[in-house]
Amino acid sequence: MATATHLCGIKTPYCFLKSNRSLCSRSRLDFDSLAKLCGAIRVPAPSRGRGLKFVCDARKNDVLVQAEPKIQGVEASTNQLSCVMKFGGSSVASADRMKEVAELILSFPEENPVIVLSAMGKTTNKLILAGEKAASCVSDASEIDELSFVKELHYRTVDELGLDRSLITGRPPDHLEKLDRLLNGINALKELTPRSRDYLVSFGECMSTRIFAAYLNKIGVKARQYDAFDIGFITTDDFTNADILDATYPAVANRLHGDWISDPAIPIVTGFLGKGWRTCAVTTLGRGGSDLTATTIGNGLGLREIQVWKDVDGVLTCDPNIYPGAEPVPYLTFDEAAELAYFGAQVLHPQSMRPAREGDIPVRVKNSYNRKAPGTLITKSRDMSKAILTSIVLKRNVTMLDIVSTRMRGQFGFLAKVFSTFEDLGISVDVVATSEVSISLTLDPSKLWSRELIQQELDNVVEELDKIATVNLLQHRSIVSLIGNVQRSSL
Ligand SMILES: Nc1ncnc2c1ncn2[C@@H]1O[C@H](COP(=O)(O)OP(=O)(O)O)[C@@H](O)[C@H]1O
Ligand SMILES: N[C@@H](CC(=O)OP(=O)(O)O)C(=O)O
Repeated sequence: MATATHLCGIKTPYCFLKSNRSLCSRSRLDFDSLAKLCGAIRVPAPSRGRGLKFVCDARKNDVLVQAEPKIQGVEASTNQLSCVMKFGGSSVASADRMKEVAELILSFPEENPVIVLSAMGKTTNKLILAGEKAASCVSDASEIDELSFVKELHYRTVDELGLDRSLITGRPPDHLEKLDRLLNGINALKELTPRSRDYLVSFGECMSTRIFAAYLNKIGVKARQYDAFDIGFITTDDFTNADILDATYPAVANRLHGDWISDPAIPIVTGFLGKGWRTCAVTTLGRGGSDLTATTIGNGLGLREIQVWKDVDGVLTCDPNIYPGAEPVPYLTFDEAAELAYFGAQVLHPQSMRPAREGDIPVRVKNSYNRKAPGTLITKSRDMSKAILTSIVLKRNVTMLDIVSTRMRGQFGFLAKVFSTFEDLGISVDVVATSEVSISLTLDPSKLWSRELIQQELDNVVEELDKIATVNLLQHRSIVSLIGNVQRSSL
C-alpha cells in the first residue's frame, strides 16, 4: 500500500479515470503509469479546496483516490456531507427520543450529516432472546413475549410519530411479518445458527432507520434510508462478529456521495450490519457495532468529524454501573480509546477506532440526553504531560491459560513455540505475562465465544501445549485494566 500525491480542483464525482484522460491531464496525474498499475480508478468528488489522496494497491489491481479527510474551516462546503452522527439504541429508544434526536440534528444547520442508527432501545437483546426461545422450547414462535415486545414497541413508535404502519408491516418489505416467519422457521428447525441470528437481529436496525427517515420526511426534512448491506458494507463471513473489508470504503463513499450529489437527502444508515463477501448473507459487526459503521463511513467519505451520541457524558473514568461517581474524560487519543474499548469499556466498539485513526478523523463522544456536556474528543494525539491514569476498565468472562515449561531453565524458543500454537489454531491472544519458564495469557472472548466448537478449540490448544508444557485452563475470569500514559508508568 502506498500513499502518493495530492490534487485539487477535480469536479467530477465518482468517475473512472480509465475513460477520462482529460481529467488526468488537467490534474498532473500520469494516467498511463497509473493505468498500467490498475484497471480502474474511482474518484470521489472533493469538497471545494480539498485535496485527494491516492492509495495504490497493486495486489488488488486498484488505485483508490480518496478525498483528503480534513476539511479546514470555511473550506467545508455547505453542500457536502460533512460529518457522521451515530445514535445508539439508548438515544432512539422511543418516539419521544426520536423526536429529540431529529431536533438535535436540526440544531446543527451548518452540518450535512450522515446519520447512523442502532436498533431502538433493547431491541437487539430482545430479538436474540426470541431466537433462543424459538430454537428451544416454544410451540408457537409468534407467541414469544420478546417478539410481542418488539412488535408493540415499533407499532407504538410509528403511531406516536404519526407515521403509516405500512412502513414496517403489511406491505413489502414487511419486516414484522418476515420476523414472525423467521422465528417460526427457527422454531421448526430447533436451531439458531450464527447466520440466522444475524439475519434475525438485523430487523432492529432495518426498522429503526425506516421509521426515523420517514419521520424526518414527515417534518419536512428530506431523508433517505439505507440498509448498510445494500450500499457496500462488505465483511468477512464471521457471523455475529464480522470484520469490514477494505472494499467497503470506496463502495459506501461512492453510493452515499453519488446520491447526495444527484438528489440531496440526509442519509439514514443502519448501523451494525454488513454483507458477507462469500455468502452474501447479512452479517453483524459484533455487539455495539454501529460505532464501527459510523467510523467506517467517516473514513470512506473523508468527513470532518465523527460524532457518537450516547446516554452518558462521554467516555467516563470507569463503568458508571460499577461506580456511579465516574467522571467524563475530556480528551483521549485513538490508541487510548482503542485500548479502553478492547479491554471492556462498553461505551465504544473495540474495532471502531481503527477507521478513524487511519483517516485521522476526530471522534466526539456526546450525550444525546445532555447536549451541553462537552463530551470526549478522541484525536491522534493530545497533551500527555499531565496524564497518568485515564480510566479503569473491567473485562468479564475471560479464559486464562497458565503455561509452565516442562523443560529446564535456559531452554530457548519456548515463547515462540507457545505463540505459534495459537497462530496455527487461529486463536487470538489478549494479555500476556511471562517469566523465563512460564506464561500466563488470556484469550480474546469476543472472537472466541462468537464461534461454535469453542470447547473443542480450547481442548485443541491444551492438547498442543501439553506437548511442551504443563497447562492450567482457568475460565470465567476477569481482567481489570488501568488505561494510562505508558511513558509515565515506570521510572
Ligand atoms: N468507561 C465508560 N464510559 C462511559 N460509559 C460506559 C463506560 N463503561 C461502560 N459504559 C456504559 O456504556 C453505555 C453506553 O454504551 P452503549 O450502551 O453502547 O450506548 P448506545 O447504545 O447509546 O450506543 C453507558 O450507558 C454506560 O453504562
Ligand atoms: N443494536 C446493536 C448495535 C449497536 O451498536 O447498538 P448500540 O449502539 O445501542 O450499542 C447492538 O445492540 O449491539
